[in-house]
Amino acid sequence: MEGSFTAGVSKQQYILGGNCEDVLLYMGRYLARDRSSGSHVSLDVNHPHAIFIAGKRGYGKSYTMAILMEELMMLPVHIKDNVSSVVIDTMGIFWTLSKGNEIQTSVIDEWELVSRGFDVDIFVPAGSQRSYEERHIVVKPLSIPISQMSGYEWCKLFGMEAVSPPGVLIIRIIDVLKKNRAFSFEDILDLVMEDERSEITTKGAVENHFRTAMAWGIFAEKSEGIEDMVKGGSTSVIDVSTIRNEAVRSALVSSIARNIYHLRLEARRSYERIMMGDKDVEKGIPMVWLFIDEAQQFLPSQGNTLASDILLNEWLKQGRQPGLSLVLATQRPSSIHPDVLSQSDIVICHRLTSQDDIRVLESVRPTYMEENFGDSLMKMGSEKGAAFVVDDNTEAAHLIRMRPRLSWHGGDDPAIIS
Ligand SMILES: Nc1ncnc2c1ncn2[C@@H]1O[C@H](COP(=O)(O)OP(=O)(O)OP(=O)(O)O)[C@@H](O)[C@H]1O
Repeated sequence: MEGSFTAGVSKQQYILGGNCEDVLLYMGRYLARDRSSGSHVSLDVNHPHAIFIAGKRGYGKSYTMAILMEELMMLPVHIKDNVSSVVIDTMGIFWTLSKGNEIQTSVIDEWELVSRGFDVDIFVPAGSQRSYEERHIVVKPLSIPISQMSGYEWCKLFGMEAVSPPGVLIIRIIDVLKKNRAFSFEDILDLVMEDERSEITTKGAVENHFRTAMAWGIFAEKSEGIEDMVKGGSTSVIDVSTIRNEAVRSALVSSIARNIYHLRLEARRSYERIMMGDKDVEKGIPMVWLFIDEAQQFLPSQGNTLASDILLNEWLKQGRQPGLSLVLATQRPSSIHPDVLSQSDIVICHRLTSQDDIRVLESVRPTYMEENFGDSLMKMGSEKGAAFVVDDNTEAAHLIRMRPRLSWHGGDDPAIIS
């Protein structure tokens, strides 16, 4: 859709993702065949989106994700208050959003933009808070309540069969404890030791697993941080890069995604009540944008993780109704769950060269896209930040040059000579 651009000089702009001109994220400019920049391009985010970002290493995926985060933080205050962003940061690179981009000053000037930092909250597993503070990074602690995990989830986390003797013991004990609202690792260990139906070696194995889980510093009797994470206008970066075990990362993502989903269902019900004239209802949490870099870790093409169900079934397929947007990025479209591609309404594709990856994108090519993915990506060339965008909402595909970041990009490749 065409509209008028009001930031500075009035210029033509195109709107992707819908046709509302009031809640727009500025993305960049059309990239013409002769490499010149054309009309400005923005994304209508009045309604939720499922956005898939792909691209081989070093061509702009995390950069583009950060542009969307920046734009959400720059919405007018009265709009921004209805939205909150949560960023699952697998590489520990998004905490730099708080600092201005002092590296790419010339390109920022060319775009007539102004570098700036943003207010973001950084959450880390409660057990690693100290190591961040030693590096002078201000962070908030985050922990998952132990009681939120089912016995089956603990088994998956420990890589054991639910029907093995330790698995059977864990499931039985967690079932008993779940009758209390909150419980600690000590409560679990006490019940393990008291169990009369298990062998001593089984009890020893289960004890070892739970003692390892205690050392992860991520599970606690009471949750910490989750309620604080989704406030109107806030951006919360959840740094999971210090969690080495991928199953533990998935457990954390699952817990966050599940909590937000349920809080949003409640908020949605409150919204209906308020619309019906009920003045005494609490508004609940704002609409949420969840960003996940390296998303194949949580939604692999083969098998599943502890986060697969909630992300695929509740967020991706049903997220629109409760007002949840999901932005997933990967280097390898062929290694991510196929539902991610088929359910995303916007695909932003940076440079890709692997035939496998291009083939996977081609398999979901919409009918309105005349040219195949391979040819479109070839035309895009190797410019960093160039992207081929397919938008289901406007049923169109475009070549875009993403705007430069205003905040410091933490994902740059380290160089021997800086
Ligand atoms: N829109 C853009 N404008 C200017 N420079 C850009 C843009 N997008 C990317 N770049 C440049 O490309 C570099 C690589 O981008 P980015 O770190 O996002 O790659 P990536 O695809 O996320 O890589 P990885 O998979 O290794 O994380 C950035 O450091 C930046 O210098």
